[in-house]
Amino acid sequence: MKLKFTKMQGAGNDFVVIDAIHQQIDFSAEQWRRLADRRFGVGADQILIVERPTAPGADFRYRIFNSDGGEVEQCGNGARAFARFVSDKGLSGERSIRVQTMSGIIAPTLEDDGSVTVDMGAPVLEPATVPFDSAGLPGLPQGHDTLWPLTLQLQGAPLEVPVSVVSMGNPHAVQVVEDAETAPVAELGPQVEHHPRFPKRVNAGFMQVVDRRHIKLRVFERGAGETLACGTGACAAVVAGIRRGLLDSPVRVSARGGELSIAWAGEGQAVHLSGPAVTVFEGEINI
Ligand SMILES: N[C@H](CCC[C@H](N)C(=O)O)C(=O)O
Repeated sequence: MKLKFTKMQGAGNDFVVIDAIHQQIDFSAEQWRRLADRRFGVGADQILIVERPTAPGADFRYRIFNSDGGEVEQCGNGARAFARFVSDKGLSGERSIRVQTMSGIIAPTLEDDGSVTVDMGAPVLEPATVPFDSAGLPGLPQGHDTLWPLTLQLQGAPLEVPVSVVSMGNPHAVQVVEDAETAPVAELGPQVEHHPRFPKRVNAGFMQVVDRRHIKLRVFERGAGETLACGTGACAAVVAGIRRGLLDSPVRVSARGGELSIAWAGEGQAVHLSGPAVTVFEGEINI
């Protein structure tokens, strides 16, 4: 079939966005993978689907597929692109919309300066609900957080890595590193993503604390590999950093692909993610 799409990016995290209100789509995981493939398809970290809502109080439904073809609960950079898309396509005349996702309602708002701010809802901090299996593992308290020591391999030798576990609807394991640029993301990322204590796999964050209001962050994403930015990963890293007593809200997050800003007022409160949302090109593909 001929499929219309819009290619978008938010701080370098890139997306194929599809209007499934005016197009019938019912794809297999293999077709999503092909669409996201950077040689055989359009190429993207995630595919974002725009649908009419099924939940009360929502304006749209937002579905997310990683480039490995798997559907996931949340995508923060994608939420900004979603809001820009529905506005630019005339699907909504509102600056603030309520968007139904697999993990609840989020609320993006278009700002006057062209950026988008998203109420991402409150983080989930109970390890079992991330989900993370902490059975038999000695949690290490740090401030209001608990660090969980994962045993990984680095250059053939065992390495114990303490991680914070946080869900933004999707699971995150965040470790603090001295230098994000030189952190062994390619070697440790896949080991964290597939660690047996994360039954749904996990996004692996590598956070360098520059100062109490600024971090550098790299994320090896579940189902996509390292991306140039991860919105929910930025939320999770800042929540972990605040709970560990290392950061004060709001926090500037420098990702490889651009800058995000995260604000969080503490337990039970929503996390607010701000950043860019850019349309790169429009297209059609036979798929
Ligand atoms: N890889 C993530 C989904 C995309 C999240 C990321 N692109 C963001 O901006 O939040 C997961 O499997 O949970």
